[in-house]
Amino acid sequence: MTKGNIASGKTTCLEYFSKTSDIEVLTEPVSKWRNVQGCNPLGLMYQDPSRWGLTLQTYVQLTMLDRHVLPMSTPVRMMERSIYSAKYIFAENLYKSGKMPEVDFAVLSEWFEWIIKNIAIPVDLIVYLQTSPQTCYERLKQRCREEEKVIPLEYLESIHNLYEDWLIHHKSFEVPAPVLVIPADHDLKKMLHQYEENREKILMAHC
Ligand SMILES: Nc1ncnc2c1ncn2[C@@H]1O[C@H](COP(=O)(O)OP(=O)(O)O)[C@@H](O)[C@H]1O
Ligand SMILES: O=c1ccn([C@H]2C[C@H](O)[C@@H](COP(=O)(O)O)O2)c(=O)[nH]1
Repeated sequence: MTKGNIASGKTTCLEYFSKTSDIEVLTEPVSKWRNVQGCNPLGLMYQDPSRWGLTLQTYVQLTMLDRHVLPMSTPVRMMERSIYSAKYIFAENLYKSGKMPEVDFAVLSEWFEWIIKNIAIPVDLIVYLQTSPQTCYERLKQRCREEEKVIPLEYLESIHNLYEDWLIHHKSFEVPAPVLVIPADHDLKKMLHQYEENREKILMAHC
């Protein structure tokens, strides 16, 4: 699983590895989060998180689970984020910042606990693209996704801190697999070089 803050470079990383044969790449289903039967839960959440946070996170949880249980068609699968980051990072952030009501968080949490107890979600390795929030803020502005124009730097700082507490400091939730940290503030050329350096570790993680 590839993890990291918003606009840290996850999709770019996965696109790079998708050129290798025998690797299946599953990017986040963001297009679904922007359009479910003509509605845009991602946009609604950014406009009014207290009202729409549960709606988005329920749908993220469903679409992530759908990806996790897809039968493997190649020896290696790389997946962008997971059901774990949806809960431990994004739902947690909404709740902790007072933007998700307690009852919404309780319902979402029970759903999540039921899923991880009853459905196998095997993970071999977590590739964490570690960036500064400032880098993500610049890349976010450059990408210019309409719904994300309202995101302030402070939001990226909160998401960053939750990732660090979880994957680096082991202060919050159980980590479901070993973590490979790749410093990701660098330019694209250096990033591609680092991906090559880590290729074996990533591709052999399932052995
Ligand atoms: N190493 C890099 N240096 C500069 N810009 C980058 C780098 N990696 C990705 N980008 C750009 O930053 C934006 C966000 O990258 P993306 O891969 O979509 O991030 P994520 O999938 O983590 O949200 C895109 O416009 C992408 O082209
Ligand atoms: O559980 C989640 C997962 C993602 N999001 C948001 C964050 C971003 O605005 C988009 C997609 O993330 P990228 O890092 O650009 O891939 O979806 C969320 O709110 N909740």
